[in-house]
Amino acid sequence: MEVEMEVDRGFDDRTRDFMNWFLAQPGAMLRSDLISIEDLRGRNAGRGIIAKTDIAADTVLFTIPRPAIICAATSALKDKIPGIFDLDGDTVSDPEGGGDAGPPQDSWTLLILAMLYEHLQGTASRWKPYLDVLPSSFDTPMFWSSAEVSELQASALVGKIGKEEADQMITTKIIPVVRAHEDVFFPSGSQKLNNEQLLGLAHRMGSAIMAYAFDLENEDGNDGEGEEPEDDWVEDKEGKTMLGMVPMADMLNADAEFNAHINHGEEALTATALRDIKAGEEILNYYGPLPNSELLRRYGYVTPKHSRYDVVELPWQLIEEELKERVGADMAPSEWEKVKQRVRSEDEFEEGLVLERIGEDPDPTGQLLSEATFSGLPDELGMQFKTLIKAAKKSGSSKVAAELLEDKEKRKKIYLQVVLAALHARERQYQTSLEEDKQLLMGRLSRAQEMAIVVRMGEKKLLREAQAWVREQMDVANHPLQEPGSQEDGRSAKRRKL
Ligand SMILES: C[S@@+](CC[C@H](N)C(=O)[O-])C[C@H]1O[C@@H](n2cnc3c(N)ncnc32)[C@H](O)[C@@H]1O
Repeated sequence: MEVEMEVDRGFDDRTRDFMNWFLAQPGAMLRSDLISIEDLRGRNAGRGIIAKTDIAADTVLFTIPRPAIICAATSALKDKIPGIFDLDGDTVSDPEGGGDAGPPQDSWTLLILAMLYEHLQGTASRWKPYLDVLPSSFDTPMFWSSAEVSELQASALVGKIGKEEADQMITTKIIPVVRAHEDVFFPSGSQKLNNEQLLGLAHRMGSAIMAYAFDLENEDGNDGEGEEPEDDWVEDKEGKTMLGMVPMADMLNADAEFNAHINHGEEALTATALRDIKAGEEILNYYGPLPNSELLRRYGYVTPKHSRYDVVELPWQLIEEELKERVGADMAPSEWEKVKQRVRSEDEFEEGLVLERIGEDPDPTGQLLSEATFSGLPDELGMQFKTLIKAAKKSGSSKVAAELLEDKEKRKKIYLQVVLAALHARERQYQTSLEEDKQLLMGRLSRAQEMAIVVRMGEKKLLREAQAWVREQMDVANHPLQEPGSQEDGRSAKRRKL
């Protein structure tokens, strides 16, 4: 992330200015005897916080007084154009500052506006030294070239990047407010930005919020979940939660195993060590059980530990194609079409079935004690399969379907065959094989290429694990006396819902 090391000579100066600024905030505390902000650009991690000495569990590492947070409640923008900050009204975002015109604002757009405002105030902003340590460029796919995006191959991430939606949100909700209040946003004597410049700046602020902001109403529930905003940044969070930029808390990097937690107190937020931390170790926060694809989309990085949460979508269409041969072979095309539509018209119908592993959550000290394993197909897949067989039988022209409905064992075998074939077809949607990707990863790559390969490899690995699991189930189905596999291992009820 951020600018190249050679041209960024002010990096350490900015870290120092930020630290001095932070310590000058009334009520702020930082154990500089225990921790320091370090330059981790050598491992593509920007700034991070490192233990200078051994730290005991439960030690409070730093405290951020709430007034130091940038949010709708603290930004001076609220007093200058109060109309747009009234989220209780139904139509609150009159760009002129009153009345009821314009699309409503939400916590994302309000924070983007507040950040834009603070940024444009330059040295007059009371957060200037903090704003100076936020990145000006991002590694998220939103900023990738189309060639880089194509490296994601068949990953569902390609459809979730959301560049156009973000452009649309900025154009309809951000720029009109700035234009209606140019005297507020642009200090006298400063150059007014044109719409293209504003669009770029709003993208930058939105991406900083996506990767840095905390959900301030997610009071400490000791649930180990990250405090980071969970939604796509163009999505309305119903205006109910307050997002905020929390200086210092957001200097913590994060991983699927972590050793610190941010507690949300009434007056201040505190960072606490979850366990003993050794000198030299990085202090890490937690963003939640995110697959690498999602970590990349929101934060612009991937880690080996997050791959346990990788997911892959199996399009229902691939199952339909396999079923056509096995169940719909003797049906007229129009009849088969009706059968397919019957399944698709179900309320609960899912176009993409999410495959994932099952594993324990991190323990209360932030550690993962066991591997996550693939141990079952989504229930919805089995249900949709059965609905289709029933519909095919009802059409009266599929002998196979009628037979399958009578014979549970045979139905299960066909189900497994169909799923296995669909899993292979899904794997073929990626242009390179897992083995080729392993080779590619050893060559010279850009950061975007490397991260894209990690994402697509993670999905291919999961597909292979799912294939192996299905094969095991086929063996069991073909040799009924054999011990059943891990299908009903008691953990399926814990399967994460995405
Ligand atoms: C809340 S900030 C953490 C501080 C950040 N490193 C900085 O320099 O400002 C989140 C961003 O840090 C980076 N990051 C966080 N955890 C990371 C990790 N484990 N490895 C690499 N980069 C990480 C990502 O760029 C992410 O968008």
